[in-house]
Amino acid sequence: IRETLKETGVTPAEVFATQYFGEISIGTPAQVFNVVFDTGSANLWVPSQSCSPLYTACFTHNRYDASKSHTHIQNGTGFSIQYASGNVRGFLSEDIVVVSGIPVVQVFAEATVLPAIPFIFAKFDGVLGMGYPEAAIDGITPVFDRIMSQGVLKENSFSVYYSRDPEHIPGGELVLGGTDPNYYMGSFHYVSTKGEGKWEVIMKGVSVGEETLFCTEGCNTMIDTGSSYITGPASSVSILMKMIGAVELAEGGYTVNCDLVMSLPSVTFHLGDQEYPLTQEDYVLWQSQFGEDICTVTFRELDLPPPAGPVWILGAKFIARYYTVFDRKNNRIGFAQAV
Ligand SMILES: COCCCC[C@@](O)(c1ccccc1-c1ccccc1)[C@@H]1CCCN(C(=O)[C@H]2C[C@@H](N)[C@@H](O)C2)C1
Repeated sequence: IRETLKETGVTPAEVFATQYFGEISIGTPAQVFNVVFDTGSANLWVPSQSCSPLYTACFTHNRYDASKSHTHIQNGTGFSIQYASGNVRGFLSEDIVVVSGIPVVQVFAEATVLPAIPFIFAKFDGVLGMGYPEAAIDGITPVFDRIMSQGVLKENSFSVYYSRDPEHIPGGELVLGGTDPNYYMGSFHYVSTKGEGKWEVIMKGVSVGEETLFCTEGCNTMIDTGSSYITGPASSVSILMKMIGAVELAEGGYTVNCDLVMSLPSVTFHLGDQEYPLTQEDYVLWQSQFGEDICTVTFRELDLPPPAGPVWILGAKFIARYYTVFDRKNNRIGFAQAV
């Protein structure tokens, strides 16, 4: 069951980075929304009709109108979800949610407080968490769990393809219940999740060129479809950036001299029994702005406080190179070469 993902433009800071999202509908008659399918969270929320239009981010996005859906079930419990960028608040409602043609009766949040930063930059309306039930706020059963319990999927897994070349190839594809051989080559190699109800694994090392410099003792790593970039502890990423000659920009983020890009080393992530290199083509964003070339490096420093951190986050840039299957049946994540 396929969901074609769309994707939008790229500029330096993460909020302008590549955003991947797909369409769902809620209610009868169907109200359509674009959502990020996010393995880093486990709740569904969309902007609410009762969000004050004074919230620009609500005003500029599709809003769910309970009064217009005759399958809406009232709930009203308060809801708040915390992201790295701030939190989204609202209240719970229940209605029919359709993902890739599969209808489920789903408890979700109607957002009534949506911070302008970053959501005025969102090309999507809301977020559909693809995380484990253990990570769900208010113990709400996540959408994918409701779909699995219908017994309609061949496999209890989902796969993500993110296009590396958005200008020429569609943004991506989410497959519920299997993989799409059109988008990967070769075989899958698997890494077990840490078994704490997160799409998180133990990475065995991070190398720059031939040298394994970081995470030599093993480190927590999240495979996150809802992040654009690759983030790591500031102590490691700052050294990594110095090694490739990247300089930090004012608004956050790193750039390199475009003339040097071709000589940059690969950065390799050691997961399970495989090494996953990203070449400079994978991790440098080459753009021309106002006639001059800007080469942005898609690594970011992110220090999350314990227990969540220290953590590396492999986001869209990694998934675009390595087609990823999230296997709930075997609690493992599989990677294959993306087309
Ligand atoms: C690949 O597509 C990425 C989608 C964009 C994500 C994002 O770039 C974004 C950009 C513009 C407007 C809103 C949001 C955004 C903000 C919050 C939730 C979902 C999307 C996020 C910016 C802040 C850091 N970041 C996360 O913490 C993300 C990490 C992830 N796991 C989420 O839980 C929050 C990514």
